[in-house]
Amino acid sequence: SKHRLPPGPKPWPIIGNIPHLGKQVHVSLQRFSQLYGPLISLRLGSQLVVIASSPAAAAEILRTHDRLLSARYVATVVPYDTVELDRKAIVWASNCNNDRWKAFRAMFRNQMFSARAIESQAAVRERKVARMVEFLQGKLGEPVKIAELAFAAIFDSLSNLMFSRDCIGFESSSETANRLKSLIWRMMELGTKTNFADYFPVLKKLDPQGLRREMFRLCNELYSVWQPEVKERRERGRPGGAEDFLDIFFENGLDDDQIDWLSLGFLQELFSAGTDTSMATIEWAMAELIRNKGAMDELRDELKTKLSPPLDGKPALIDESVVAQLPYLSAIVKETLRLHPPAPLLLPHRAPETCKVMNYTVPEGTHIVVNVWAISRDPKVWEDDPMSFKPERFIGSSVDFRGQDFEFLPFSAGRRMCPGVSLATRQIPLVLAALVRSFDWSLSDGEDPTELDMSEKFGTTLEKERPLLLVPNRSSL
Ligand code: HEM
Repeated sequence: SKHRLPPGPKPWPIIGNIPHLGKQVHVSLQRFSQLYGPLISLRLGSQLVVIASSPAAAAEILRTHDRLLSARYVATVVPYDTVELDRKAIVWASNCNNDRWKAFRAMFRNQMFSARAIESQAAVRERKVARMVEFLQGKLGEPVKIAELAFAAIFDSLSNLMFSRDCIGFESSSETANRLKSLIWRMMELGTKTNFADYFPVLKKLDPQGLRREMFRLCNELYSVWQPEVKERRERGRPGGAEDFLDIFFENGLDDDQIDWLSLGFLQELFSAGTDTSMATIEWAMAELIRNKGAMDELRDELKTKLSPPLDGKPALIDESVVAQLPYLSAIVKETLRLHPPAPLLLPHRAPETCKVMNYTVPEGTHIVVNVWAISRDPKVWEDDPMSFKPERFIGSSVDFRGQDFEFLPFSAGRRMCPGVSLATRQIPLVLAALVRSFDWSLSDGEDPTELDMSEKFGTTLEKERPLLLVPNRSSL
């Protein structure tokens, strides 16, 4: 009893609890936590997984034992070994208690995502969003896939911060743009597929589903797109304009391998970590606004009062610093992140040695997960109608996503907390403000908004199962 594991459903021989997971893994894990408690364990094949599903259990992992448990569990689909990842990667660095990792995080904190840097990058994002509005003006009355639109806006804002140019564009007409887009989409898809090699280490080398091999091929293809960019900038210097992330990488002495090491360097990691998470938040927020007319009307009122009116029939440029001060919009973003956290189980952590958590034993090598999706819908934590979209709950509340409030952890907490939080929480409201201020939105086929299908597609990122199609109409504001 001194070495007891956290409780959980009885595993089957060999396959363990794999059949218990189902398709909606976050929901199954929530059900088990309701049956067995806030800290449970499952055996998936031969891999032990411990899941925290309450604010107290999350605080034990991300605060009390943060130093130890902030090691990363590296999914088998990542086609590189941990020694190389520890030298070069950030998201997939398996260990973060070393000077190299700390120096990278300091570079993020002090240079790329500092308050001053975020402020000075605002013009880049404002231009991108203005371009999005221009694109939509040519689509009045036509259905638009919100996720694709948000993907292009976010991806190109990031690519401008990284190396001062667009990569995709809203029209997606060039061959390279299309290739890049389909590569990234496919990588995102592969990253979220169930991989049996994760559960049975003997299969790791064999890669029976071919996921790791395909990821390696995609990484190489991506490398062939970005590597010339990095090489040219290294040789010729910046063409002009403001300092971008590539300059910061060069200044900090990163070599080409670290920046774009077979496309698992910083460029790819930042694009992957920053794009689909923000895209999913924008899609869920628009879906909630369409379904909840009261919230949409309140937001429209706020935007109408605080943002400049159109000039000669053209939407005025939206000022990010004004958007950042809008309380109702900020509450909408928080409420969306509460109900639809883009990373429902965060990214996987790992116990590098055996330890005790809440009086249970967590053996070395355990894969550790925090079910933030379950925590942020728990009626014991969110007493006021937790399943409903009510941005008002955040008005006048001090609960924030900065890693201090363990009932609300969309960006995690502790050492591994998302370093892009300040960027994401500037970018997402800006896109939403531009969409709602510039157009009236409706569903495409006379669908009843209150009946909108809100089913989720589980993966590393929690997306809407049925893509949201909305029609932009001339703004009546
Ligand atoms: C709504 C938007 C976003 C959400 C919800 C989000 C959430 C997260 C979460 C949950 C993690 C894992 C934390 C953990 O392991 O405990 C993470 C890690 C990370 N995020 Fe974000 N993120 C977002 C946007 C961004 C953006 C815009 C960037 C930068 C461009 C970014 C860069 C990263 C990086 C580099 C990591 C890895 C940190 C590490 O392992 O040390 N994220 N993010």
